[in-house]
Amino acid sequence: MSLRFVESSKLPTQWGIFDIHGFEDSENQKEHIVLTLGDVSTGGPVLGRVHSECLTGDALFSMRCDCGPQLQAALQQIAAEGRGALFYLRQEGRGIGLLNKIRAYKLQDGGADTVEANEKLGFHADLRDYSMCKVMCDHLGITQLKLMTNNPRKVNALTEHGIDVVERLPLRIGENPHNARYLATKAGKLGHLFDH
Ligand SMILES: Nc1nc2c(ncn2[C@@H]2O[C@H](COP(=O)(O)OP(=O)(O)OP(=O)(O)O)[C@@H](O)[C@H]2O)c(=O)[nH]1
Ligand SMILES: [Zn+2]
Repeated sequence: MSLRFVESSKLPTQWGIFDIHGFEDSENQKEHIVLTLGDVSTGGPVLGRVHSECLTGDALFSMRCDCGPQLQAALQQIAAEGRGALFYLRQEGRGIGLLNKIRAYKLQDGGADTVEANEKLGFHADLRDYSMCKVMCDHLGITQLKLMTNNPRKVNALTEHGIDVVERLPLRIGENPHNARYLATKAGKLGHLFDH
């Protein structure tokens, strides 16, 4: 694995003072981070969120998806528990990048669903890779995760990379009229479970 730890510092947020840990992938120059709160290296399973970058949802308040509310809810829940880790992976647009995601949005404006749009552009529906999480967990001393996600394929991928996901906690938040079709496609074609 070409990921290496670079540096850690404090990161005060509205939910508490987290530690931010920066990692760099020397193969593709991607910079990934983990926010941690409390002692994650001892004391049993860590409440975790593995979040893929969504500039439009995480930073620009887009209602086309549920990413922004999920990010905020995850940080809030980690703060409420007093201990946890948020992995922020720089794989925008399920791995196709920001500009291709805008191309995919344009196709969705014309009637395609999120999977069809990716395929029309010549991409697989989901190109994400979670292998870097193992290096990050090992560096931080995290051995077990209670993972906040609706995506069982993410749990399987992390497990295949040697991360012990002991529990999946649903993270159902941020539904609105603009993302109803998108969420339905995630459930129907990408295997997301929108249970409580
Ligand atoms: N290609 C593409 N990517 C999208 C689209 N909408 C959101 N994304 C990206 O999808 C990623 C988030 O994936 P989601 O499927 O929403 O959720 P997940 O991470 O699989 O599952 P959860 O853990 O339940 O949130 C981010 O990288 C977003 O940028 C879209 O229409 N097309
Ligand atoms: Zn999003």
